[in-house]
Amino acid sequence: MKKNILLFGLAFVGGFTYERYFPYVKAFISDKGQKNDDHSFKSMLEQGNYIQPKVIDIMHSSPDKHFLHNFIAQHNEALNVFKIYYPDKLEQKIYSDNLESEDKIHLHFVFNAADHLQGHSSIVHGGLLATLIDNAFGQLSYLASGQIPTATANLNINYRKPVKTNHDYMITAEIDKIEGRKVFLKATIYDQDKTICTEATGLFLTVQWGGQMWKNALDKIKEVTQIDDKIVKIDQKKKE
Ligand SMILES: CCCCCCCC(=O)SCCNC(=O)CCNC(=O)[C@H](O)C(C)(C)COP(=O)(O)OP(=O)(O)OC[C@H]1O[C@@H](n2cnc3c(N)ncnc32)[C@H](O)[C@@H]1OP(=O)(O)O
Repeated sequence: MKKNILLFGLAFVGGFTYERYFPYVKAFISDKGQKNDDHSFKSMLEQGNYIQPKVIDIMHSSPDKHFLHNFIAQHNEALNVFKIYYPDKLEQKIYSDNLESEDKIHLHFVFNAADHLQGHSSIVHGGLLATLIDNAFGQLSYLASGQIPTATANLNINYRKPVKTNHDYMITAEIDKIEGRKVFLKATIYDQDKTICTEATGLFLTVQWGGQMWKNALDKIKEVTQIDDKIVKIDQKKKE
């Protein structure tokens, strides 16, 4: 009888641990979020002090569902390249509760959309571009406001030139200014020749939504492993 209770207890604890931690471990060791490593902007980005924050990939492939990553980025036939580059100092904000605002905080998303994401033939659907920009703004405002979740209050997009499928593009998103709860952002999508294809501005407001969920996700990730060791640092000097 005692043995059965012990076994039941072990099964319960095991199941709880598996349920709580395993998806994060799985996401952590998975390469799905990082996709193809080669793209046209790589050498340009290697000049700067950028890192690819695995932590964001983990959060997005985590069981705390996120539609862009669960239905698009993780889909084998959707994005040929999908990589996020943060300035080194911005990553530090993930680990601190530093709430100070910082001008011109930015990030780069490099993407290459497969034909499955076309609207017109060989042209990337504008809704996808809006989604990518919205998400870049969401991540940036979340980090810039000291891990306080934000929501899109306003998003304006000018589609200047068609974005083609199976070509590399880069979204550069930056914080324009922060005024209290309001985070003003702007973004540009460039092609390989640095031609501007899309421009956007956005207003994000800090909200009380899911803050604990995001904090829990970060805490769990920190518990399962030492993130810093795993972050891929782009260090030009090492290669020289
Ligand atoms: C890392 C993960 C990335 C994920 C990114 C995903 C982003 C999203 O998809 S979020 C989902 C889509 N967005 C939404 O559903 C938001 C819906 N809107 C709302 O819930 C509310 O309007 C909300 C929360 C934005 C603002 O409401 P509330 O908190 O009551 O603020 P409110 O008092 O109305 O406004 C605060 C200030 O912002 C201003 N403001 C609010 N909305 C706007 C707007 N659209 N344009 C300009 N100013 C605005 C107000 O004028 C006010 O300014 P001030 O303080 O100077 O008087």
